[in-house]
Amino acid sequence: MEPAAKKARVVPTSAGPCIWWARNDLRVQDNPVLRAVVGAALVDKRPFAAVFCFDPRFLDSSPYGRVTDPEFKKSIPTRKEITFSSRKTCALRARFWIQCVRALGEELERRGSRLLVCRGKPEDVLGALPAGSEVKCLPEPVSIEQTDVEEFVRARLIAGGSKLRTDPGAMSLYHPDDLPFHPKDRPDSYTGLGFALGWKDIWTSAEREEGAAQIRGPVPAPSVFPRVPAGLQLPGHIPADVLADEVKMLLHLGYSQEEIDEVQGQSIPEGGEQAARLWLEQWVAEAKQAKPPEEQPSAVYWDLPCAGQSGPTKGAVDPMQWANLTTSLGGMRVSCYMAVGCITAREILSRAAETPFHAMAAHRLMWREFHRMYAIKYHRRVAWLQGPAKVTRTWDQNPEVAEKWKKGLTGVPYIDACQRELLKTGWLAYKGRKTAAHFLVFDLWMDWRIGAFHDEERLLDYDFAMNYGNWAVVSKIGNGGSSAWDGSRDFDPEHWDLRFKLRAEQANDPAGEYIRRWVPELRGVGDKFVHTPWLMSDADMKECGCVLGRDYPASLVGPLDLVNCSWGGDEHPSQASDDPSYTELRKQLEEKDRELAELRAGAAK
Ligand SMILES: Cc1cc2nc3c(=O)[nH]c(=O)nc-3n(C[C@H](O)[C@H](O)[C@H](O)COP(=O)(O)OP(=O)(O)OC[C@H]3O[C@@H](n4cnc5c(N)ncnc54)[C@H](O)[C@@H]3O)c2cc1C
Repeated sequence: MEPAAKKARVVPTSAGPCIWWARNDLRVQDNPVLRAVVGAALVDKRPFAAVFCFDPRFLDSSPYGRVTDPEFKKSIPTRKEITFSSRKTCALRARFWIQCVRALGEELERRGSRLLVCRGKPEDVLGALPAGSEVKCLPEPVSIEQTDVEEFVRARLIAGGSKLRTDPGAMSLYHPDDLPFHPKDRPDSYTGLGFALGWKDIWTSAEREEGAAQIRGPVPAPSVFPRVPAGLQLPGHIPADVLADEVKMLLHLGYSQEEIDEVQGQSIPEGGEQAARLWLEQWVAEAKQAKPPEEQPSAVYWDLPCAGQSGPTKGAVDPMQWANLTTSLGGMRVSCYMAVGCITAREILSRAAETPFHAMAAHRLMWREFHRMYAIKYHRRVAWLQGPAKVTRTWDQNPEVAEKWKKGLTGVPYIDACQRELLKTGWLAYKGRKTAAHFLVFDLWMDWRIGAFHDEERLLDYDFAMNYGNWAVVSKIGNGGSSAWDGSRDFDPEHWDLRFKLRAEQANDPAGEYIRRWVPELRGVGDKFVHTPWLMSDADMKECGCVLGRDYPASLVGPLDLVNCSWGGDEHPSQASDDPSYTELRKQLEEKDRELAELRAGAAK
């Protein structure tokens, strides 16, 4: 039985249909919004349909910022238009969305209902509903652009004699009514948030105190669907034959043939709720067989100093270590499904509880929650250059450097491998995103928004709160104070942080398998130089057929010494200063310094 409405409902005699405006909640299971709207339609004996809009504002190339306010009418007076040459959604992610929307339509049809898929601004599409319609949707309070769209839709519906209602649904782990604080007062540190919500130690354990804030369990799909409204026509409706064909759909959404050809050959996870659930079930099955995290093989662990960090640890378990990424420890790879709402954090957490990775899943899902709450609290300030902490710094916007970073042509092999993996697959593991972001901000000194906007375009799992929240952490422009956002504000002109990070990558992947996979120019380079090609002599370059500055770019940050890396007085544990091969490398490095500086200057021209 569907839930009864909380208050007595006043239904106008000319009642129009009940509409579920599907947004990033593309599923029928664990969807409280869908249950509520279906329940209301059944109680009121009104027809029901679902509507999804491909909104061109969120697909096209656009200046950075608020596509919903192109004339800056709602903005602060000092706002300037900035163009960072990124699309809001690349064709690869559009492909994924198309699959997810189509899968939802098929699921609703199997249940005797209907999804109308339209291309157009939601206010234009839903604004054409007959008077007396009642539209319900999931609000997205994390994103100023999405809250703008909600306002536009609400205004148009009211003008047309209809209504918009919202329901927090299950986008967050916690329902807002269950939080022990107002969203504006949420603790600024991750640890503090964990305690406030009753987690005993959110970093290491999934245990919760008695009386901890409740996490609602998943709810089933509606068991019955009301009749579909007869003859409902909406502007921008996409014909079934176009929707069924990915290429026709991409053309219809405004992607060029060239963009479409490129992404058709790229492999992505299958979109849709069923595929998401299957993905999760496979992870659960594997995780049940796996050793618990503490018994996993160890690695050299080094994290960039963004949100509080300790020195390098040898023998620690690094879940993000490259070799672990294909195992249950490395991650669930569910983020793309969560971003479109094919599956919820609540369902994932409840399934993960059956595995030895419960604490790990809780910790990561709580980071998601932390970022959602951060975005709700700081809202439009999240996308400002200076961030909520109003950090003043000089930021470079050099478009050539930006393009090199985006395309993975920086001459730093690990960074280039990360950036190219992102371009080819729409995916990058957390530590790759973080290292590439840190490199852009603290080694190339670029405006962080260029990177965030690029990730917005490219990530299959793009989500406003996760993307801009994580960029704020890396760029250290969060709310400041004694919190996870504080970290160190020190500059690092010697690239120590980067060098340590690359050194850890080198120690954990000595043959550079990850680099070779994504940077074909370096496949012939020997293990000794694959992480540090700037150390090759002319003879080495000739022998392996990879000449720096010709076949592979010279490093944009010069030759990096990964040997003499130390941080805060701590020697890198894998750095054996008496290792003869390193002594030799050091010598070569000095010789190469001058030569490569020249190469770099040449490449920058
Ligand atoms: C610069 C940068 C940009 C990012 N942009 C996005 C983005 O647009 N969308 C996105 O979903 N994640 C983003 N992340 C966070 C993180 O990289 C991904 O959530 C994670 O890699 C997804 O892989 P997974 O599903 O295997 O996650 P798991 O490690 O299995 O974790 C499970 C889920 O927990 C959540 N989660 C885990 N880590 C984080 C984190 N650091 N922040 C927020 N949520 C987290 C995600 O929903 C994830 O799917 C970004 C990180 C960085 C450093």
